[in-house]
Amino acid sequence: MTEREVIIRLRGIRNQFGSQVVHEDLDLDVYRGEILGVVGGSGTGKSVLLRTIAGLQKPAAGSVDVLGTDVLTADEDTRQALENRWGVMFQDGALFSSLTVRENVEVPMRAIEGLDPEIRSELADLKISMVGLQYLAGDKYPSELSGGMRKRAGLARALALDPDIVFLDEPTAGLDPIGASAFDQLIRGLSHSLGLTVFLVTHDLDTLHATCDRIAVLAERKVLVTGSMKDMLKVEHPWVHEYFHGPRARAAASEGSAEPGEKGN
Ligand SMILES: Nc1ncnc2c1ncn2[C@@H]1O[C@H](COP(=O)(O)OP(=O)(O)OP(=O)(O)O)[C@@H](O)[C@H]1O
Repeated sequence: MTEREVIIRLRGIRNQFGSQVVHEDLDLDVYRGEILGVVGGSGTGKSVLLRTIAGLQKPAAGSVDVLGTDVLTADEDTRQALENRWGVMFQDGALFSSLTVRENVEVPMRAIEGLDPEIRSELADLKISMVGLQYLAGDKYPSELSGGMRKRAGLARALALDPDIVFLDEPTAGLDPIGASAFDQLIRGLSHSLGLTVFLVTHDLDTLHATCDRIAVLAERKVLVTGSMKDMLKVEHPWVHEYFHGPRARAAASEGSAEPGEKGN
């Protein structure tokens, strides 16, 4: 079997706010093309971990390697080039309220020198249709959209520069079950068709079942365990056991297909 490419490699990460140590000696590998779901109790540092990889939070110790570049020691130009190879979607889509959806999606594209504004606008419309929004949605302002549509618009913006990696923070939070399920399918479809690597922070067990190839559990300040859904069911740690064997887990397991989670290791 061919060796899988590690696209994100974290070693010895320590994140600390004052005397509060959030991560200590944290290691994680993310493979190219996979959808990794990151779970953990509230306050275990899932969002801080996402921010650390995306260069928005400087760890007190450790190394962050993304696409073969050391994020923490890279010079400004290298970092900028690297940042163009990933997209981030925050919980509420984090759109600029004074810009239309199309203009929001165009924001990252403005970094491309010499790109004709008309082509930029057409490219934005392409991204908007890729995330399942109607063509006319491009003319709307974020306040005119539903929560689910705002998330899709945020995803379109994250995809603006054809990234290798997308970071999604709680993509289904606040969506009704049908909207959440549609969003799960969208993420899985895009990952497959574009070969995207997806780093996804979630509390949503349905998303883990329907979307993720592999799961990483944050507990005790580090990545306690990684593996498939099947692997998670065997973990004895109290939080992991409660999370994956609780009533909500049982409901999600019977609703969702076990297939995606079984592919991890
Ligand atoms: N900028 C900051 N300054 C101080 N403390 C912070 C900062 N960012 C995060 N923290 C703290 O770090 C801890 C981890 O936060 P984080 O938001 O990553 O948790 P989480 O696992 O994503 O939680 P949740 O599931 O509730 O969203 C929390 O205790 C939080 O208060």
